[in-house]
Amino acid sequence: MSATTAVIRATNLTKTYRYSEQAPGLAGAVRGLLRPQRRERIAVDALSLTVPPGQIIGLLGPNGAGKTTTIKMLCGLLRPTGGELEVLGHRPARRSFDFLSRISVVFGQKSMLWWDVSTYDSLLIHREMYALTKPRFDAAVDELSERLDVTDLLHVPVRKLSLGQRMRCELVLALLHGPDLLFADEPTVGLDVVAKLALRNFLAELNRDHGTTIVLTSHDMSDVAALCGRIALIDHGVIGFDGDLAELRARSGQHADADLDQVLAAMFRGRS
Ligand SMILES: Nc1ncnc2c1ncn2[C@@H]1O[C@H](COP(=O)(O)OP(=O)(O)OP(=O)(O)O)[C@@H](O)[C@H]1O
Repeated sequence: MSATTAVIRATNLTKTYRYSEQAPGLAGAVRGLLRPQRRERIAVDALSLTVPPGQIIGLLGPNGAGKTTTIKMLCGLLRPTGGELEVLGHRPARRSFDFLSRISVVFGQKSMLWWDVSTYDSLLIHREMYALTKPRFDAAVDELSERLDVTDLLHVPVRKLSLGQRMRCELVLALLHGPDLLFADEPTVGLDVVAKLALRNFLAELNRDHGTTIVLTSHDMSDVAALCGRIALIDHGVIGFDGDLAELRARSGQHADADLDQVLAAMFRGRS
């Protein structure tokens, strides 16, 4: 695969957070203000990753492994401290209009919809943001709301929706502009098994019918097993494994029927 065809090409991608630490209590707070204790934490450590178009890749790792930091750099929310990064031929941190028009992010734990108004009102705002023509906007709303079964929910204030209903509306909003690359950060968190399956099927169809590349982070191993042909395990800011589920099982030393939870627990056992 040539470098230009990759959707994501990261080489030695690094992020070091600089922060100041403060001792407990009022005295500590005052001392922290006068003489701050500077600290550094390497959250992502020379990570290299190439993702071709149309792939669904699962980014897995224990808490604090560096997944969110990686995703924030990939979508341009954080500027890398070092390394090379190209996403859809762009440097994400520049946040060009073309780049932002071709990516999207959906968070299971954070709503992108306006709480007190209807989903449709949020969609109208996104229509302006992405400069979509009326025919393109109408066609996207029709297709997405039908596929996600939210046609009757679009005009209901978001605060009145159940979590499962809201997540489906979040996806309509996230996909309105037809991105080539979707970052889905824990999209099924808190959903019941029916809602989870519906969302999972939708993501699989989106990938199959539109060729959308999907980067999924999830602690729900059944999502990953069902959707991701490729799994990258991040720990301490580096990729320790990159392959498919069968290879991961073999590497973990677990038996062939072991579920992904058991496999990952074996891989991360003993980490500090
Ligand atoms: N703004 C920040 N300042 C300092 N350190 C940070 C900051 N954000 C994250 N970190 C640290 O960077 C490391 C990686 O954090 P990150 O949130 O990327 O992990 P994660 O894999 O997404 O974890 P989780 O699964 O718990 O969401 C952690 O040690 C975290 O404490």
